Amino acid sequence: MRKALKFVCALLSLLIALLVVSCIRTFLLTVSRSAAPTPCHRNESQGYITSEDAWPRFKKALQFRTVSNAPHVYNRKDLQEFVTFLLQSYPQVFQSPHVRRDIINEYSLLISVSGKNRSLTPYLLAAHLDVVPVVQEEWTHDGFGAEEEDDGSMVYARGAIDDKSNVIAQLEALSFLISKGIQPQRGFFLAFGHDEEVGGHDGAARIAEELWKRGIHDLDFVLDEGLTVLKDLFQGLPNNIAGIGVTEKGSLHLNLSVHSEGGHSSMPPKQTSIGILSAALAKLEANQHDIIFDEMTHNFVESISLDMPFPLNVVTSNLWLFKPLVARALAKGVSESMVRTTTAVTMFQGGLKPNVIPPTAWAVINHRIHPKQTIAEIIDRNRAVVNDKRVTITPLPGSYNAHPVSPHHPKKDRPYRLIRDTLLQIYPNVVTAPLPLVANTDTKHYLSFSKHVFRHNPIVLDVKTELHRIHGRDERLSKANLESAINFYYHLMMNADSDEHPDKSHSHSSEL
Ligand SMILES: N[C@@H](Cc1ccccc1)C(=O)O
Ligand SMILES: CCCCCC(=O)O
Ligand SMILES: [Zn+2]
Ligand SMILES: [Zn+2]
Repeated sequence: MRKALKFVCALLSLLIALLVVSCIRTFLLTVSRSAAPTPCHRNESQGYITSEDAWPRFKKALQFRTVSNAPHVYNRKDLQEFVTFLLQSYPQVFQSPHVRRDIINEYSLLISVSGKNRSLTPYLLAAHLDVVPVVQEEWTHDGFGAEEEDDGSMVYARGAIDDKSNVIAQLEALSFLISKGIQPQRGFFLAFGHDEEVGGHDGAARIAEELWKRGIHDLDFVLDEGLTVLKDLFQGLPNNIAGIGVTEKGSLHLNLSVHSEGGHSSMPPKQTSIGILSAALAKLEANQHDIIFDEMTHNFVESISLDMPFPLNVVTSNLWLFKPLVARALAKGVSESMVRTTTAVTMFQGGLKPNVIPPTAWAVINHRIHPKQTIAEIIDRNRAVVNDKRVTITPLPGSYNAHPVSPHHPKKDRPYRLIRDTLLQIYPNVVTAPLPLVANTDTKHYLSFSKHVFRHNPIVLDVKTELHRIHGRDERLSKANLESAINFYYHLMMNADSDEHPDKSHSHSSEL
């Protein structure tokens, strides 16, 4: 008994010692933290664009039903009308001598803006014209009505976030640039694909082919839709988090099917194909893939740790001691998709009639694969978890592993620094962080042009009230968000000109 007591006391005093060391370490880290340097921009007086003129154009854009249903299956009529609308809405852009526009594969739009300084490698901003379907009975607004809130501050429609806001914002920024008589030093492309939501094979893939054919084999950087500025990702965090997608997870569509004897439902087997398949799916949902806390997650947690309130700041800034605890916390809620391969049963079909034993049943699972895992690993583990020979597991075409990680040192890597600093110009108080995008984008078609590929949507979304609207019901965007997006792209177009040769004489003592 005495021995046990001594052991408990020793353990307790060790725990207390570790906690004291952690608190002291957090305190020292906090006081020694250099004040975040005001981002240095050579174009301070860039001006500001209001969204007054853009707002009606944005609302009109949202009313085109540019729905993609499956690869090569999309609303061609509305895509055609949407592109015609864009060409007619920005005459000063498409009449400019510095702008060339090409319709690619009938419905995609490639806008080439030539720069004054041909020696500068051009960059590419991507967005997409198509949207996912609307389940109207789930919505409280017409999914393509572009109805506004009473005070005109918000518009409801599919595509408001994903991704027509970026199509319009990029065009408005270019239009403003041209209206000021500015021809950029560094040329760039606006690449609007028309089937991103079904893999981009007809749109972005063909834009990439066109660029390659033209002899464009290098891009300074690529920026597409992606992570947004997130409000309240974690309770208690005073500042919003601007995730910059420096890679994106892989995507795997798996078909699970069961074929068994049919027959009269009055003489049923113990389990029909529907029952067998349902049990398999339940096992996969109950046995989620492993939590992976890699160096990117580690860096992310540390980058926000000192902004968190006590005791979260102590816990998150001492991962040497609290990593298992933080990993478990991250594996809940929205952040779960950052730390594991996700499993989403998205389709299920089976059964013919109430009195017929179903000979077949099938389902589709969508896995978004963590950058540290591969398609093969996921399939192997699924098979082990299901452990039922009656269930056939087949990968569907169009699956791919995670992307390479783009260089993302906030000072040394110029393209990352350019995007980060431009974000800080629009959102001065956010915490920027390099992260994997948990979804997928058209960037998969541009990876051979640059190692600097980023995924970010420059709008602020409240995690609790907005994220579920992406591909969900009542998608919406505020006027303030559209305005911020326009100004982000305009500042990016201006800042992209001045970073080619970092001005050595220009330095800040507190620079990172
Ligand atoms: N943006 C879409 C792209 C995609 C289409 C089809 C399959 C997988 C991904 C998504 O992330 O969902
Ligand atoms: C906002 C994130 C979007 C991810 C890519 C897509 O679904 O179009
Ligand atoms: Zn989407
Ligand atoms: Zn999208």
